[in-house]
Amino acid sequence: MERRRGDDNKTSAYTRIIELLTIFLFGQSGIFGTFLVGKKWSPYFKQQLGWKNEPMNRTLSSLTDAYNTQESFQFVREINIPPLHRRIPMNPSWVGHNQTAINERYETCTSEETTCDIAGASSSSQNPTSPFPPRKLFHEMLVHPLLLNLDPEPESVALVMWNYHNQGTYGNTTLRMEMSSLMNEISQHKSVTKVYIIVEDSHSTRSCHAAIALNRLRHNVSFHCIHVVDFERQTIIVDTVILPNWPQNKDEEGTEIDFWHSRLSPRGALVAILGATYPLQYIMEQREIVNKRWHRIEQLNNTFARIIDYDIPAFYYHTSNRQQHLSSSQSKFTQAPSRFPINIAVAFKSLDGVAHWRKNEAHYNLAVRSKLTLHRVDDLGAFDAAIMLTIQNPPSHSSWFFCEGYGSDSDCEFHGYDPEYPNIPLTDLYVGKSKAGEHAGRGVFANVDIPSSSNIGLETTTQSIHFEWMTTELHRNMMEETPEYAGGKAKIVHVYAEAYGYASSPFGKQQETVMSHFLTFVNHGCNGTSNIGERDADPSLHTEWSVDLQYGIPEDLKTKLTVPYSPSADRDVVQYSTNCVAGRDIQKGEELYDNYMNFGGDEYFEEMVLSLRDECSGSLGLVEQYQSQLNTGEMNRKIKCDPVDINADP
Ligand SMILES: C[S@@+](CC[C@H](N)C(=O)[O-])C[C@H]1O[C@@H](n2cnc3c(N)ncnc32)[C@H](O)[C@@H]1O
Repeated sequence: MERRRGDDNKTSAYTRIIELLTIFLFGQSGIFGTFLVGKKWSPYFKQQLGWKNEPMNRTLSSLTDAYNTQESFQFVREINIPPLHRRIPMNPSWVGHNQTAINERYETCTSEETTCDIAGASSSSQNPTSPFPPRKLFHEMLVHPLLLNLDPEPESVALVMWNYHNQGTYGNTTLRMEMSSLMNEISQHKSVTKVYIIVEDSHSTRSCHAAIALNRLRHNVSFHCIHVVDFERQTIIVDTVILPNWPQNKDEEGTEIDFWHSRLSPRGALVAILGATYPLQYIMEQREIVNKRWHRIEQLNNTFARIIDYDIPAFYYHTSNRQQHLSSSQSKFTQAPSRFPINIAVAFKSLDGVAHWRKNEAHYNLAVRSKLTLHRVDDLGAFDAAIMLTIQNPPSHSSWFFCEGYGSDSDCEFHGYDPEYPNIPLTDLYVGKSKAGEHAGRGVFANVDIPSSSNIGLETTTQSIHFEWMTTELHRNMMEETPEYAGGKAKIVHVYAEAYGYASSPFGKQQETVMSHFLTFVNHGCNGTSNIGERDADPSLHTEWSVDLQYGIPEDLKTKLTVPYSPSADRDVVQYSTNCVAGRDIQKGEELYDNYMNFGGDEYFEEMVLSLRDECSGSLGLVEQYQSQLNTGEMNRKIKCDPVDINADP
């Protein structure tokens, strides 16, 4: 039974008057209140003062009861799943308000055979009055991330329901409910005007028509139930393909994925379920499962420009008999498909969609408000901007399985650190006047001997400042179009990002990353003389003088990711941009020089090379130019921007 606040604090009217008087006299101080009225009355005080301990405990316990045992949380932690489940209780109709239903559900879950999966696939989750949120949660997380990120916004969607019967778990009612729920989510997108629901038999066609009739869908979206053969024959092109099941029975060779790729518009994308994910120990044990998942990714790899994967937590109701199952790792594994998170792949035909995937939280909030038709408060039960941020980077298990089995060394450079390489902390370096040239300003020097291949300032790589492409672009536009903005502090940000930052375009559009500490004062080594940089890089291969600009950027200096699927690089992109390593032995007292050749990114490669030629010929570099302007101009009165005495001894 639900406990109400104050139920067990039946204080008399008299004591309450005293308490209220005390609050009035001593303000909102809990310490004073507790001290004055004594232990007996403190719970009432806490409530008066907003220390809502009891309701808080209640929420937590019902959450744990309904969704997860301590043990499931443990699994979630092991595979680094974003804490989506914590947000679910926002919708009260989903959460343990209905204790009777939960208890009934518990009873049905005690037989050995019942999997008690509530992620949308088992028979027990077909009950529409179920207090659990699986289907909606799952479909929101399948539909919205992709549809919100396509550029241009998608008008047409193919919802592929033809392989449902292959899975053997779906009756017609379930199929109809699945379709309805997916249609509802899709129809929330204002840009979508046409949805093809692709089916393969007359039963499914009937379910499809019923789903359309029974749903109160947006009137300006046209839904078509279409047999797969007709879809093929009519050569229909769509902006988005949604595959709520991997087409496993029909397609072990990738022909079906090729087919969907060919039916996408040039900047379209596909979303597909790859399967359940497993904690790392199972990945090691169950190699064939990993291989199967990799085979699916490979099919996407062959045709798509970029693939990103993310997990949706699967919800699982704890039963005592499951506890027994968990006694051996094999039985854990056999239950895994319904209990562990579902891994989803989004495959983009062009890189543009990927750049949008990495929008910031405010952009997503704006997108949710402007691109979706939300009528009721629970139209979106789980998905929101903050959730989107948690799935922007692939989960660590993806990075692990990729790097341990399939990725190349360069794709996996930051997948764990090799303890063989020592780290030279910032405390072993100092800032002084650069020896690079008269106008080179500050530089960074070694205060110890640094062995070749050492990491430099590894402890600081977490502190880089990252400007996603939208921020970079917005800032640049404002600098160009708004003189007042360009003349103010924005200039400092501009210099900071552009003169001290590393530009790169791994996701198709330019982003900037800046070191937030004094390694940012490392100068460029002219003529291929740099002694720090990326691991195993040869700085003399391309110098500012040797590179022939008429042939564009040399392949190995490009900052675009070269493989379509690279979960490790996706996860480590910030570090990837700022990490540095000693390219040779460096003596105590030597200045550190980096290789700036690709610091302008793909977009500003030529400008960067030309400015390096100038600086290496003795001209004032960008920072020096800005600094001299600041020193003489109005800005100098407001902003002091020379933090170190460059002539001082270390
Ligand atoms: C990232 S900052 C390096 C720190 C800079 N020296 C300072 O004092 O702030 C890059 C700027 O340093 C200067 N610079 C870097 N390498 C140089 C070089 N080899 N010769 C001359 N100037 C250089 C240029 O002004 C360039 O814009």
